[in-house]
Amino acid sequence: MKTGKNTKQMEEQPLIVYRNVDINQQELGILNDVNFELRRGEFVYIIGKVGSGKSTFLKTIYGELPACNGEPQVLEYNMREIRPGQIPALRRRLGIVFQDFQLLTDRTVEENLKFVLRATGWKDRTAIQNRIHEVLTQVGMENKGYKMPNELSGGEQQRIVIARAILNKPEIILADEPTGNLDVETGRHIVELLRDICRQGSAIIMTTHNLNLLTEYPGTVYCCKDHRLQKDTNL
Ligand SMILES: Nc1ncnc2c1ncn2[C@@H]1O[C@H](COP(=O)(O)OP(=O)(O)OP(=O)(O)O)[C@@H](O)[C@H]1O
Repeated sequence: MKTGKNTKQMEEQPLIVYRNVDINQQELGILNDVNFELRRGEFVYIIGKVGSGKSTFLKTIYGELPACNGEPQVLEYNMREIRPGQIPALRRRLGIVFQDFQLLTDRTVEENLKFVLRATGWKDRTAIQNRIHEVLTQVGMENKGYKMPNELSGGEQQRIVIARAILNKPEIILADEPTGNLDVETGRHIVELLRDICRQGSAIIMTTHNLNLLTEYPGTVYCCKDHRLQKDTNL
């Protein structure tokens, strides 16, 4: 019985906890005294003006940028003490949907996905094929595996980027403006896809400038403003 209780406690443990964390870019303070929590199954929006620190905040979560002071905890990693050698293991548990992580343009969709699986330790060819088929089906792109990225529309490419992010069933997905370059309707479909993925067990943090999404698809909202990351309870 004790084991059951411990498992439950672990499940209830937040995936990310930041307490009084400061975040700088090249020694310039971007966000001060950040307090943030992400729980299992949660869908979190980060909003705020251009240059207010949304992407910078996400970068500290996947170890691209150091977090200073306070207690930045991501899964079981303290992000102030994490060693460079531990970052690949952390990133294998995150799905990253960022402008900086585009598809490789010299290979097909399927080869893009295979590349990530191989790089993260998958060896069995049938298991690789099956997983690729599963994620492509999940994002509604099961017939596009043979295409080169430049043969896809912006919305289709974004679906493949999401398929790539979910290959290893990450506990957390970080999506930096995933609807940024898309028309309103395609953007909605991308958010619906992320919400499906959220319901299946990954917590999601997504930055956006599209405030209509917050009412159409409610979630927890944090706002970057005046060097603070504030939980927005008015929405
Ligand atoms: N690599 C960098 N080196 C130095 N400063 C940077 C770097 N990247 C971002 N900054 C600065 O950090 C601040 C926050 O930028 P960030 O990209 O996090 O904003 P954002 O809220 O994501 O903006 P946007 O809505 O345009 O994506 C800005 O003032 C920006 O100039």
